[in-house]
Amino acid sequence: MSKKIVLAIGGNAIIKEGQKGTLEEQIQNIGESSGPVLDLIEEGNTVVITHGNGPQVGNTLIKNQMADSVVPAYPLDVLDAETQGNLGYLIQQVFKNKMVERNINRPIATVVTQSVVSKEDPAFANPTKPIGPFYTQEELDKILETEKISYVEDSGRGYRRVVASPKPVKIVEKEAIEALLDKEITVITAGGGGIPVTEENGMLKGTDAVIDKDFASALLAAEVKADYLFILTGVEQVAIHFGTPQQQNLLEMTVEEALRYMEEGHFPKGSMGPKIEAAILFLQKGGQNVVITSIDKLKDALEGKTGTRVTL
Ligand SMILES: Nc1ncnc2c1ncn2[C@@H]1O[C@H](COP(=O)(O)OP(=O)(O)O)[C@@H](O)[C@H]1O
Ligand SMILES: NC(=O)OP(=O)(O)O
Repeated sequence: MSKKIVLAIGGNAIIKEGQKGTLEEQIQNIGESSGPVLDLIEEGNTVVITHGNGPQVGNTLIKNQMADSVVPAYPLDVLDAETQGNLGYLIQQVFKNKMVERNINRPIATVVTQSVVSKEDPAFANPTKPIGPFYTQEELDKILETEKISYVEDSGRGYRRVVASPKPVKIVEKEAIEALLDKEITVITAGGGGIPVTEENGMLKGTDAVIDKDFASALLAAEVKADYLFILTGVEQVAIHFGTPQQQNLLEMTVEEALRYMEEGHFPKGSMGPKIEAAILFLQKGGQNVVITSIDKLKDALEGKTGTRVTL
């Protein structure tokens, strides 16, 4: 039977570790990721694609800063919008071409999406969202000589700049997205977690931050009553003692176990932590099925053979 499936794809799946993020690399990576998603579309499921923008929005910020003396730099909300347009374009073009090759006749479109955040969100005072390239200690030291940035060591992959990442509380374009889904259109939405905006007396205003796409995806998935939320990332399964000789991959964990592991420090704030919290959010908002896995394992994870399923 046809299902409504939200697929949250990490920005690090589109620019992979060690890559500079050239256009060719991103097109290639999207193409390589597309197969399992197209299988779901071909089987008649209604698919929502959300995507990260951490590497891309950080790179766009660097370009803006470097060119600021010639062309005025934009704040992060506008850069988030740029990455939604840029990545949405690439995803919908690559997918459309693959659909032509595979003779799948389903429309696909990108929705520029705003996510409302609270002005009072404590995240504004405590940046946690890694964006842009990974730096070695030497590269970081060089940057810090001229610029005061907040940074974090990101899961053994190097240092990254961090920015504020408030929680999304409302998806502004929800009704438009639902209208597209009702017509069985594959929708690319909430890119980069949505463009962060605050709302006052019904008026929206952009704010300088990068939302975590996993939270926005969980919120959206709950609001559109998705049957499944798949959080797709660089690992097949969530682990405890990740990256150590004691690493233990998990096929299933309850919310209670997840909270305990989080407390014990198994899920870092800038990487796996938000995915776990997002999975819990989806369940608490009435969602039934949420799995964290890698895109190449999507089919096996749908059949319960791999991935990490979080349950109430
Ligand atoms: N406990 C853990 N289990 C599995 N992966 C982990 C864990 N802790 C950190 N990670 C790392 O976090 C990464 C996912 O975070 P990140 O790359 O920031 O996400 P995204 O795919 O959304 O860009 C994984 O690929 C893995 O390298
Ligand atoms: N905005 C966001 O969550 O991006 P990543 O998935 O690339 O970290």
